[in-house]
Amino acid sequence: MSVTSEKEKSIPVYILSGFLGSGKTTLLVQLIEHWQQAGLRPAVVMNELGEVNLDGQVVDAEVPMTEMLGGCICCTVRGDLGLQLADLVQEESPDVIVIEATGAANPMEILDAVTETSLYMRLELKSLITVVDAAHLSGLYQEQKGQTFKLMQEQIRCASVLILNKTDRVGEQEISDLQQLLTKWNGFAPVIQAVRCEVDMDLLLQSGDGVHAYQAAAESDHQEAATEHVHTEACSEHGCGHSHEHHHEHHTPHASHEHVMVYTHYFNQPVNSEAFERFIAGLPRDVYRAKGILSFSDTASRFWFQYAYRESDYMKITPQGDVPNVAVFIGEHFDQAVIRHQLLEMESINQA
Ligand SMILES: Nc1nc2c(ncn2[C@@H]2O[C@H](COP(=O)(O)OP(=O)(O)OP(=O)(O)O)[C@@H](O)[C@H]2O)c(=O)[nH]1
Repeated sequence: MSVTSEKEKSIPVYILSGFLGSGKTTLLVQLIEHWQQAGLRPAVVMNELGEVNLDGQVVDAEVPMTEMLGGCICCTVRGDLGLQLADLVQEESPDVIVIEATGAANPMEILDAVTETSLYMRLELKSLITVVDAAHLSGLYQEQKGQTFKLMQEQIRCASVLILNKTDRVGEQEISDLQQLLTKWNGFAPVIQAVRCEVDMDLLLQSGDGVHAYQAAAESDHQEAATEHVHTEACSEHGCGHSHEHHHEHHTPHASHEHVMVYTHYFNQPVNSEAFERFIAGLPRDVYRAKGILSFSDTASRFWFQYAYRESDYMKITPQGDVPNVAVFIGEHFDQAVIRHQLLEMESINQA
């Protein structure tokens, strides 16, 4: 490869990975501030499973942002990533680029797409940062099964640096157990513990700046992930504990998250805030992420709400641009009709 002499001029690229709701956007906002304070011009590629870019609302409107909506960057919209990067570079000449993947993405595929693009553009993949929700991982680790657990494991294995986030939600012992677990799954990546992704940004950006480290981790991950896919499919198809001779190409990223579904609800009427909070608190466990922008019938302001792994959060917001009242629900095999029905009922009560 002939990039060595050009390396100084290449644009650094960071990939933010981590399961749905782990804290990627929280980190993104701080990274942007950090770069802006250093006089740099960052650009963002934002990928969301839903049809609306809600996370974009919390990012400084001045920051150039490419949105890849309605599909996961690692499969359905993967082919576009190279084009989006090329457009961003040509139109905005940023000093640094961050790609925030959907929480359901397998970062290996994004990594492949970025490296492919860097063959013909001056991009340099600096690191793959995976944000881990400490409480969520702890819960899943105790169960030791499920697609979500596997996906989280893949995201951790691919990382060149790990942020063990939401440590406020677990005890001291759990933190130290999780720290050990992360090191066991990925011995290459430094682990930085954090609450709300508040970390020393210089340290974060320097950590894991080792292409060798993440490549080595990623390669072993790829092999293991492929084995796991074979095994899982064999088990579910044949209902037994044996592995059958199924052959899957490496590029079957969907296998790890095709079970993830999204329901987007556009509100026609404002709803009562307390009724909505009760509804969110009572969401089925299979819905593991929800977010949206709402007008309530009993509040003057609009709200940005979030729900991630049994915790919800409401924040007053004045949206940028013309944003509808909308909520996105992401989960595994949940009944969309039930959610829709409950929301419509809330709307109609309020209309009456
Ligand atoms: N308790 C607690 N909550 C946190 C922490 N970090 C982030 N959150 C909250 O977790 C929720 C999800 O955070 P985001 O940064 O939007 O997560 P994300 O990974 O970007 O989510 P997706 O883009 O949907 O995958 C928000 O309500 C955050 O305020 C933390 O350290 N502790």
